[in-house]
Amino acid sequence: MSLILEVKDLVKSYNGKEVLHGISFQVEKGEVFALLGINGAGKSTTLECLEGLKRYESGSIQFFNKNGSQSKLHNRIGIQLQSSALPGNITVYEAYRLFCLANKVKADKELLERFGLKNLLYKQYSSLSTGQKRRLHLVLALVHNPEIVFLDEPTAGLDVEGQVALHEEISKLKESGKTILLASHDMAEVEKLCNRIAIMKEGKIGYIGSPEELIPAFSDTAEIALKTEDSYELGNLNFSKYLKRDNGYDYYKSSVLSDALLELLQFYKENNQKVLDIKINHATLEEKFMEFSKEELA
Ligand SMILES: Nc1ncnc2c1ncn2[C@@H]1O[C@H](COP(=O)(O)OP(=O)(O)OP(=O)(O)O)[C@@H](O)[C@H]1O
Repeated sequence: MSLILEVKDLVKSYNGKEVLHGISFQVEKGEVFALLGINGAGKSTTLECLEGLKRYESGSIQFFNKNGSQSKLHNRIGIQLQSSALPGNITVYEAYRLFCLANKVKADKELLERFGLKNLLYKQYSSLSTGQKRRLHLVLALVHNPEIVFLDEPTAGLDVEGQVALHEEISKLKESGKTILLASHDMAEVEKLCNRIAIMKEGKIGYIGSPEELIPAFSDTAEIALKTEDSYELGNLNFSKYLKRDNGYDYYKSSVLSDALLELLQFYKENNQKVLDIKINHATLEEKFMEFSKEELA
């Protein structure tokens, strides 16, 4: 793999208020890279700086060619538009032809067919469903066959069926070797689609890595529930913390599961408490992401 984008110490303010506080990351050619974060984390601002649509105060953004030399953006990127970007009375085919003309490419309808829009050619933009609009925006971003595609919350507002359909299209783009940068606040979406994820909060990157790398980083705690006949709260535990009793179970939290289990079972045995059942719940990546988003960043 070769480096296609390098962002170093990106700082951006709006009206004197800094909203990106030194963002740094790299993207390899062919990767699907996600900026993940809750509303206001700085995802769109970062993407817009990369797209050349917004100025930034300091730091650097560099795109690289196949041979590793620096290159201008020029025709290399495709940007998925926001939903308000097209006039309501333009038809699908008119919009497509307009974008082909602007990019000096032939309007051969192949892309429209590939994204299931061929039977909607003469439908006005305002009468398209959200999913159809998103697909059209994706097609318009792809007319000039860009190397890098920017998608800002590509499936926001879509129903499950629409999300699945768009995920399939994004996966096809990935297979065709395109580099994709997307902003999302949907943990499940990025886990499914992306090679690497940068988790943003308050204009900083908190974690960066592949989903496989991030899962252990996030899922370091587990909840242990032990079913007993009587409530029996254990104090002074070395490897877990008592949380609550609920529905016949004592709940504990631990980040060292095997040690905690051994210690708990030993204590229950020593105190003649019969353990009737054991349940272990690992927090999902999504739960941990939400937890992280609420924590203070250093
Ligand atoms: N044009 C603007 N003028 C002033 N402040 C802005 C502007 N655009 C964004 N902001 C502020 O910058 C911060 C980052 O916003 P940004 O839209 O980049 O976040 P985001 O992670 O993309 O959020 P969302 O998921 O809601 O789109 C927020 O505090 C936001 O209020």
